[in-house]
Amino acid sequence: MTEHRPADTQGELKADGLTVFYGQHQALDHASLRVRAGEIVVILGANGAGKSTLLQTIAGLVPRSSGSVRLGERVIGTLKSHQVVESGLALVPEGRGIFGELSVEDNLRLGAYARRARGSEQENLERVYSLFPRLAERRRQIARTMSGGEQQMVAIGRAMMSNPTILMLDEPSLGLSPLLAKDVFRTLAEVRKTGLGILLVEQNAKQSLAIADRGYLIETGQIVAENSAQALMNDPAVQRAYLGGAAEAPAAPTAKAPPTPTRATAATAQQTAAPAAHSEVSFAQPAPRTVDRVSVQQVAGQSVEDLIASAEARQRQAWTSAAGPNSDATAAGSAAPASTGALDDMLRRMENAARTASTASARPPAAPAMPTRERSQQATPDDRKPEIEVYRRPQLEIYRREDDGDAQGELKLISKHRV
Ligand SMILES: Nc1ncnc2c1ncn2[C@@H]1O[C@H](COP(=O)(O)OP(=O)(O)OP(=O)(O)O)[C@@H](O)[C@H]1O
Repeated sequence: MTEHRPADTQGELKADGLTVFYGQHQALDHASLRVRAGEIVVILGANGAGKSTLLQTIAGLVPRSSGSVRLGERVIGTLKSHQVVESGLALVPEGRGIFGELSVEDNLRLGAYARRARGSEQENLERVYSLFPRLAERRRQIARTMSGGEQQMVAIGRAMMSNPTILMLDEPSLGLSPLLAKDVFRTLAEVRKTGLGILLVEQNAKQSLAIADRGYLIETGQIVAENSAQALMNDPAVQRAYLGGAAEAPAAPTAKAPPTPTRATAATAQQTAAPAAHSEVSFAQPAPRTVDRVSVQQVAGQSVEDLIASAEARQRQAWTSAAGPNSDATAAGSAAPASTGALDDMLRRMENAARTASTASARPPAAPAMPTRERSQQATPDDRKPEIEVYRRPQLEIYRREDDGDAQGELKLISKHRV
């Protein structure tokens, strides 16, 4: 493999006190982190905790109200996003953002638009191909016809074509089978060897911590913990919250928690409540070992698109009635509300199917906006119903239960849809 020498091998990414508001909603609260060249750092947090916002703010895509970002000696927090790329920071966004109609190689070459990379385009391309031999074999293939894992490799490869010092990735394993996800993580470990620093947002805590050097926990926009990946992996609270130890989790906190937790209590709430937020369906009996796979269409009698459309309509209706007649939400959600009966019925059928077959489940968006901390306090880990996540913005998540010989099988998030 060609040894990659980024322009600034000493370049450490340092974000300090990043605060971000989306309108009234505070998505980041003085979040700070650092990533050194040659290390992998993972950010773990529940849905809506602010992980993507953190990456996008560092990349200059989301404006911040305070805080600073430096890459090496350079202040990059004041730069436009394309200038941030020029300075050596590349982001692989959630959903990859590759051009489906272009060939693999055309996608990769598009990544070399940065001035810092133009002179070394061919060299960088060879480097990407040596890291991802499968892309070399398929350089002429139209990108949309590649598998999910291969498309993720195209996205990572394209980011590497800008010759970055630091590579940021937003949920690179999203939607991939365990085998393909493993491939992607293995590849990231290889990328690290080339000297890049990698900042990773992941739902797959187990595999990401396994390759990471350090990790941060984020809750409601605050970094509540930082430690080595090994220490995080061995931390019982992290195990309960992120590594599938939900069964032994203590009861979720009750209304005793103060309304504005300190960082320490926020961390505790995160660690205790997250298992409930992440679990989908609790089973009265252990799930059968051998199960048939069930598609969403089979279970719900509707396509994923129809499911999303009715969930969005329902969310709009909930927002409209919660916000009152003169609010912005009312204006934004003025589309005709859908019948909620059909959706409820469908969700019941999905829940039943998930109980008996334990292969498919979907988590709907529901209910009007409520602060995430309130959600944590109300969560009950042994709730039999599919966990209803409450978002400030509607979101539907679709999960697949992996049948890997494990009695319970692991729930894998396969797609997320935001309105
Ligand atoms: N463009 C936006 N406008 C308004 N609110 C937003 C916007 N983007 C994110 N949010 C809100 O900010 C909060 C943090 O969102 P963010 O996407 O950063 O979380 P996350 O941790 O990446 O979640 P997930 O794991 O579900 O992707 C959430 O409450 C989200 O609803």
